[in-house]
Amino acid sequence: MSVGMKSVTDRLRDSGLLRTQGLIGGKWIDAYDGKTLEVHNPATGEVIANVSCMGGKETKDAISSAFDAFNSWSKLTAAERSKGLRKWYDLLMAHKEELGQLITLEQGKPLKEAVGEVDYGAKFIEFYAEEAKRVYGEIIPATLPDRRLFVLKQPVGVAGAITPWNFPLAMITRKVGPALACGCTVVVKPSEFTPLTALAAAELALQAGIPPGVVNVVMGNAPDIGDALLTSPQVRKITFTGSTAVGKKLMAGAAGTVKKVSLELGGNAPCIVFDDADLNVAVNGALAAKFRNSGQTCVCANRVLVQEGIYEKFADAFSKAVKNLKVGDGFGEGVVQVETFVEDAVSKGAKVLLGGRRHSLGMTFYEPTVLSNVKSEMLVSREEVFGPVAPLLCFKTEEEAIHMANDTNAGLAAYIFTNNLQRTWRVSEALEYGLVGVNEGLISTEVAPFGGVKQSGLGREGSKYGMDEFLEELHLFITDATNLNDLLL
Ligand SMILES: NC(=O)c1ccc[n+]([C@@H]2O[C@H](COP(=O)([O-])OP(=O)(O)OC[C@H]3O[C@@H](n4cnc5c(N)ncnc54)[C@H](O)[C@@H]3O)[C@@H](O)[C@H]2O)c1
Ligand SMILES: O=CCCC(=O)O
Repeated sequence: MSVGMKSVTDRLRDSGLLRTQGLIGGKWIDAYDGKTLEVHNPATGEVIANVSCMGGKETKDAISSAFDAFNSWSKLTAAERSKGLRKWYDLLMAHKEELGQLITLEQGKPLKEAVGEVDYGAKFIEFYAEEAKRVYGEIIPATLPDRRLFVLKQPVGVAGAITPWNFPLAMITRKVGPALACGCTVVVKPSEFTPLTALAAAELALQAGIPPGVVNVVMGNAPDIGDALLTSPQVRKITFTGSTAVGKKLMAGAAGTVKKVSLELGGNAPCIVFDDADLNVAVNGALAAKFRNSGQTCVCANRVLVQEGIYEKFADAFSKAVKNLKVGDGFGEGVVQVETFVEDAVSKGAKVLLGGRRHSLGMTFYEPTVLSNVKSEMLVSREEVFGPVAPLLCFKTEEEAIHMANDTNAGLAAYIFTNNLQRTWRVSEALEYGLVGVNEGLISTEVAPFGGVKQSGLGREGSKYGMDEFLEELHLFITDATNLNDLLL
């Protein structure tokens, strides 16, 4: 174990944030059969911790705890729930550095980006602490004078939240924040690669006074945990972030008990650079959109489509910018690029402008790579690469760019770089995507809706729209009974 890692884990242990057991009904619990699973530092392969490896039985108990807690949590006033969330936010921020270190340790992203994720993740809790107080109903004009029609917003119930490894904190807070704000309780299943951040966040939720059973965490055997969540009639909502393949399975599984489902799935984001774009803005924007989190975000630019007039200039400037990225252990000084894995290989026919190999650091590192002469039919254009590979494709006309951009089953994020205002509207509206960044590569924020169309998912997270995913509308129909009695006499 490296000295740096030892002192980080010691400090985390001292602060009580290095939790290794699951959280059920406010108690830290081992797997019932005593099984554990190893959590590794992806930069070094070292074992950071052994955490409880849970399954269906523990999940059923977590669901029961969440179900019991729902009774009282949902009946609190919005202001009371808001206070709990605000306290949780304050604690997340007070422990920003330790949480950032934990994220770097188990996920591998550079410390600066990891601390940035804590900021980003905590903001969902802050935002929804505020939004809790704004769950308004409606009065519908009645069709008869002695009737009154109301719409009440009610929490959906127990929610199962299943999350991926690439944002170990933010993907959880983006679900748990609105769920708790609405009055729901949750069973969180973090990725087995990154459970420590989830457990630390749950510890802080307890410290914030969020009552036992409101937030539960189980991790271990994903299909068993998933099955228990899907088949339980007490779980009324499944909220998932992860791959499209797993999302489809969960959607099918949720049909058995007809649960409300929201899915944040994979993307295949086009980044379209038009001839009229500002070259520097386009290079910097594409760099940010492509290489954030080593290319491992669902909204990362997956294909860079460049118009023929600017193609050579862009390819040259972009390759130079990518060459300056530094690859290394996330705890390294000034590291801005850490790779954990690459799912796809360089396809035949494309020219390697930069990189194209595993990095000499070994482990999960891959050289930041730029490919030119890439075609739409190549695997690197069709699949979500989820790694630091930027394929450059050339197009002639706006229509061709739109066709190429939409020629995929995915529809999460898209980026366009142009200085033509009319084109901005035209292209944005023609793109089949849930998020469009114009002259901007970083578009995620807690205040705006995040989500995809087509096979990139269902529903929205973040913003006021994120609340709708955890609410049901109750239509309350009231008749003036006095009047009714008169009629019956
Ligand atoms: N749209 C978004 O907001 C968004 C955000 C982050 C990541 N993603 C996507 O997530 C993927 C990368 O994350 P990943 O590799 O962790 O995804 P993944 O689908 O492999 O795993 C996600 C989660 O699902 C769990 N899981 C796997 N099989 C399961 C099953 N049968 N039942 C229940 N749970 C199961 C995993 O243990 C993990 O917790 C990429 O495709 C990325 O685009 C999407
Ligand atoms: O990986 C996808 C989520 C990252 C984000 O919220 O921008």
